[in-house]
Amino acid sequence: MTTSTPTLLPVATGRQTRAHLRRVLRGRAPLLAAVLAALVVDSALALAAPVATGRITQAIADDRAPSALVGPVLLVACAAAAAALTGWAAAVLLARLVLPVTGRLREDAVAAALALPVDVVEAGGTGDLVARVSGDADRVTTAASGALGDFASAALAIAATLVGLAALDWRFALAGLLAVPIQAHTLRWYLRTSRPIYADGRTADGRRASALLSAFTALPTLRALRLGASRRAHVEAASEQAMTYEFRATRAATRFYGRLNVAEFIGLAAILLVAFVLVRSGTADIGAATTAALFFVGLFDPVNTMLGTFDSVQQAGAGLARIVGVATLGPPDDGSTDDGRQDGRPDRTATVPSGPAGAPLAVRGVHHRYRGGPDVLHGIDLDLPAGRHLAVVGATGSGKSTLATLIAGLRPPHTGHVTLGGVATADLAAAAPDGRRRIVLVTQEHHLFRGTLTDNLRLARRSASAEDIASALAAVGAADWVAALPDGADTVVGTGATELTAGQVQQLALARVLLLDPEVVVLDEATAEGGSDAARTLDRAARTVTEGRTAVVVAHRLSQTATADTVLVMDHGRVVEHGDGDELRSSGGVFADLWAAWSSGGGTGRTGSGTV
Ligand SMILES: Nc1ncnc2c1ncn2[C@@H]1O[C@H](COP(=O)(O)OP(=O)(O)OP(=O)(O)O)[C@@H](O)[C@H]1O
Repeated sequence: MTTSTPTLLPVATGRQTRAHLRRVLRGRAPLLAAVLAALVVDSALALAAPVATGRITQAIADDRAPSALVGPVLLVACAAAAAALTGWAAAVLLARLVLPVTGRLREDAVAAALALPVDVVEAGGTGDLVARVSGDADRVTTAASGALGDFASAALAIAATLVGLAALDWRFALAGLLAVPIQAHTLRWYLRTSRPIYADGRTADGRRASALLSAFTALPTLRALRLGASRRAHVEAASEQAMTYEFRATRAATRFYGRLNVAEFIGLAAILLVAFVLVRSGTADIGAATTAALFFVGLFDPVNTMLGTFDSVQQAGAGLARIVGVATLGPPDDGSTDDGRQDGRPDRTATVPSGPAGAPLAVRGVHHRYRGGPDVLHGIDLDLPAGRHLAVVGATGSGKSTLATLIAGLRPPHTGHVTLGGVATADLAAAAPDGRRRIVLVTQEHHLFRGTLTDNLRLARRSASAEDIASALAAVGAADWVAALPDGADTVVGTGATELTAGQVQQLALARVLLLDPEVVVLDEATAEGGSDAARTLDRAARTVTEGRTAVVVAHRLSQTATADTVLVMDHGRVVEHGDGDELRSSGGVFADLWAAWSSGGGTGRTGSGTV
């Protein structure tokens, strides 16, 4: 078991993040303009109360009749009613802008994550990926629907207030602006200090999630080998590191707000001083001075909101860069769609190098090793013409499954090439969704998603009709047991619903292959014991699925080699025999021995265990 720290997935640069955002916002400019217009009007209306208060103060100072209060009171009432309306409109429009955009961001992140090559996910750690498509995506969604709106309306309120101060007397605006250098300096200091803290903090969160997830998934092994304590220390170290960043972020925020209070004090003192001088000299009246002071006090909230929401906006920015970082691992996005529309959606098929159909498979000088480990494949070469079937045989750990995943393009070989018609199979596999259909791998791990049996099959082809599904089920020998289920193919299967046997799930995996209709099938499935009815059914199903296609079958049961055109025998990551199955059977070599032992045992057992 390896305990090395995973190399985290990349984080997008500022330019990549902005480009991604622009793509997501494409076509939404009118809505964005409407949101801004509603926020501007809302901010301007907020100035009505200080203006009215100033007028009331002046009326009292002038000892005017109570009727002089009617105008200011009406102004406040009307402004309040209008502000309620524009505030509501801004919130509704903002939600209509933000929710689809954040939904798209999350969708893109999940789609990109699902299309990532296996080795990239393994190297980055699943926890980091989960943290990005859940924690980071949540952070972006929350900030976009809350903090971003608050930030924009606070910025506009500040601008409107400065205009209002200048309209009263330019000297008021000048006095108010005295606070700005301190605020700007404070903000610059805060951004410089907190940005790396947040970015490193999110990375530390990713490491903590990875550490937790790998500990949970390896729980039985940890218990069996009594490695719980050392693993717990690893998780604790990752948690402590994440906590350190949280402490540092809180310390920076406290100092930030302290400095802002100093700026407020200086600005307000300057306004009161100017008011005193202007009223004394008769340049301004007491009402204007009151309004100016109230304008400035009214700035405290928006300034704090704006600067304070930098927290969330920054965190969302860091999260967004991490989400877009996942997308940058996919093929380039040219903004077109499967059906040629230009709606900004990634079209992964457009960039798929497809190569000719009916193409030969070639493995050249392939060496492979898993992260930091020794070579597990040592210089594999093989050619498989289109439509031919190859069976791969060998003891447990000889490298059969590794070779199968390389051929299927789930990961690129460490050195050497695996190509279909001259195109690297890893490139075909990374290019979802249509690019994948040229090669399909059925592995030893089958997933049954909770849902109807039909839904489980439609994962392979969304457009599959009921007839397509029925014929795929019949072809893999599953028609009878499916018909016997309470609701036939509409029965809900999976955890907590109708459970299926491993063999049945395997049949469904083979039925999916038929629906995908790939050019090349790689089968590496090994659930049923040789000689059992289930094994015979699966062998038949596998033959149907591979018929008319190029096929590589990892033969966990020697019966699976019977119909292969060629057989490849592996030992410790090397090819020890390769040739026509019948010739190898009579050659007196390794495969001949395996076959003889298997035949004399009545055709039961598995090849991988060496107990044929
Ligand atoms: N994800 C992985 N990370 C690290 N090492 C791996 C990984 N998968 C396989 N290996 C190692 O690579 C070597 C070849 O394993 P592989 O699974 O390809 O053999 P196999 O012949 O398919 O075995 P089996 O018949 O048991 O499936 C083994 O030493 C195995 O421990």
